[in-house]
Amino acid sequence: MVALQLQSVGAYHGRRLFVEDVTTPVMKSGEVVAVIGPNAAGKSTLFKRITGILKGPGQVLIDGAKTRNAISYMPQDTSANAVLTVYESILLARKQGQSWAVSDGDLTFIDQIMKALNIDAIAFRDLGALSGGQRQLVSIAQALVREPEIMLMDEPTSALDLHRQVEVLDFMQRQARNKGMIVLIAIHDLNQALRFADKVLVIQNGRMRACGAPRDVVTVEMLRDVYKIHARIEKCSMDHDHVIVDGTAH
Ligand SMILES: Nc1ncnc2c1ncn2[C@@H]1O[C@H](COP(=O)(O)OP(=O)(O)OP(=O)(O)O)[C@@H](O)[C@H]1O
Repeated sequence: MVALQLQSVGAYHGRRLFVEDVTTPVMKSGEVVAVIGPNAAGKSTLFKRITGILKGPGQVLIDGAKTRNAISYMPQDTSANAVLTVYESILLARKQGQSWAVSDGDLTFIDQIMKALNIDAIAFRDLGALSGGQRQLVSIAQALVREPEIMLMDEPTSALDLHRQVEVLDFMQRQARNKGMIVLIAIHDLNQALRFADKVLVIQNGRMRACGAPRDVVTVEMLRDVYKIHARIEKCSMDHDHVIVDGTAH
């Protein structure tokens, strides 16, 4: 069982603090946490601070991790200029930081992940010859084959069609539950966040505005104050909450 908590966490770009004083509740094994907020609010910056790419004050507390490299980070920019096939790039991601000997277990695991993400048919294509959505799916596979205990995904579904968005988010939710992973997903689609997240963390102007159950956090007031929109939250026939946007608020 792994647990993650941020205590007074900040993050610098150069000398300037772009994220400040983020203190979260404890995030636990099996949870999906949606990180939401407007453009330039600091979501990617926070992820880079959690992974250690950026420095800053405060503490990223990880408890109960079995491995030293417990975190896997999928960046927002998934463009690749390496001359590798899809399969090679995923195998390389799996073996990064480990011995280069490839076992049957490695190959079976990679096959499973590629099938689950529906990218087995493009295994031997060059990375440079993929569509934006295909590249994003490969990037998700690269992060997953490292078998992380904590997965940070920066807008993993932004280039995917609706079917693939639901498929991927549903798969990530099942991975979190079955493997006891904590999955943090930065996402702009609030309806997907409402549907798949156990907790929603809102970043506004580099600070955490709220973190808690989706229903408590994604409110009409929050949408007005943070996103400057007039909206309603209504249930669909499947009993999921949905944000219905009526217009912008100035
Ligand atoms: N490498 C960098 N150097 C300096 N400032 C940066 C750098 N990267 C990001 N920033 C600044 O940090 C702030 C937060 O950016 P960040 O990318 O974390 O936002 P975000 O919430 O992920 O936005 P988006 O939803 O648009 O992806 C912005 O003001 C941005 O201009």
